[in-house]
Amino acid sequence: MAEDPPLSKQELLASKLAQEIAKKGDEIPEKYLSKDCFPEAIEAPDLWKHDLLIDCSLLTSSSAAPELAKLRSALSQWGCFQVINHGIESSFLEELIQVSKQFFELPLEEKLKCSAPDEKVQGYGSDSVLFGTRTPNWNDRLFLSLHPMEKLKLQCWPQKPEKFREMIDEYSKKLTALNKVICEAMATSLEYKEDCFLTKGKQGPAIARFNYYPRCSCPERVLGSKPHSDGTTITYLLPEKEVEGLQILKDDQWYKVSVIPGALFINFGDFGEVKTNGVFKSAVHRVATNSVKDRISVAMFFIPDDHEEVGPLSGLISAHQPQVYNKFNISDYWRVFRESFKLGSRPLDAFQV
Ligand SMILES: O=C(O)CCC(=O)C(=O)O
Ligand SMILES: [Fe+2]
Repeated sequence: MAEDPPLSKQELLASKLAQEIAKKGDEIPEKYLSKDCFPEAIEAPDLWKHDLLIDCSLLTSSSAAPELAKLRSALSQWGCFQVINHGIESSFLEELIQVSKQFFELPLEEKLKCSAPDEKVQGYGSDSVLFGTRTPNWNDRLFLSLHPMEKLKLQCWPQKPEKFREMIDEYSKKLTALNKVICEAMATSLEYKEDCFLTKGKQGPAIARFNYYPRCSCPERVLGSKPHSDGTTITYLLPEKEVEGLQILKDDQWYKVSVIPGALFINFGDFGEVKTNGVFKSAVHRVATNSVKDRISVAMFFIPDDHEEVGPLSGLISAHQPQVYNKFNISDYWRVFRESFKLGSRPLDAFQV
């Protein structure tokens, strides 16, 4: 009997795309199903209205102290918050979500143009191709390096929708400016040098990740994204207004993140936790699926330079707060990160003193 010809790289990728699998019908392939149902998350609307809501306009005002104290408390206890009055117009954010949605609605052949065969990390695809996870996330993504210029892989940038490139360029500029304000406020709240979260006071590498989570007929056993912390200093997340899904973990309890129209969700990442010697937490989060609506989000990751050595800031080590993490190179971190992703473990555990 004649054997089937081997799949090309593009066909292999297409076979692992959640959106393509979802198109075939409601049944979720066995390998996406976890053995057990996930621990439930609770609603916490008051949390997002008060303790974890930061008004950016107050952070730089002459009476910033109470808002800075709130920021410090949010990051020390939860590792995340939502920010309002950040200066980016809601209409712009909504358009960015629409343009991202239009990208994922394009025919498969058009999207596959953004998955350069020699480039596994950047571009359109699925993390399961890169990491070979056993229970893949119910998620497709477009991953694009935005800064520095030498990391840009223009062959992975969508030509369609037409506005995509212009929008992402604009968003990157706006978030870079916001990131400076937030990073300086975080440093001030710790009574530390203003530029300690920036790379030598300059803009460090920035990466955008467009997430697409198809609706899923078995949300109790399928996650859009398994629990993880981000390999970033700080992450800015723009969720779709109508569809919730993001959840955060604190003291073994999962909490739903309420979507606040016009706000951005900000979480601290692993490099941030190390730099603050554990004073600020890298938030563990996951994304739930739902059986009603597809979901889009746009994440922007700010990370240290490739050649940077990351370790606790000396002023944050004391008799009261002994050193929690060893110094490490970014490349060592990514090696551990890849392994941890497969195992569902926390990369930072490998760097504890
Ligand atoms: O889609 C979300 O709400 C979260 C995405 C996320 O955690 C990530 O891209 O790292
Ligand atoms: Fe994340």
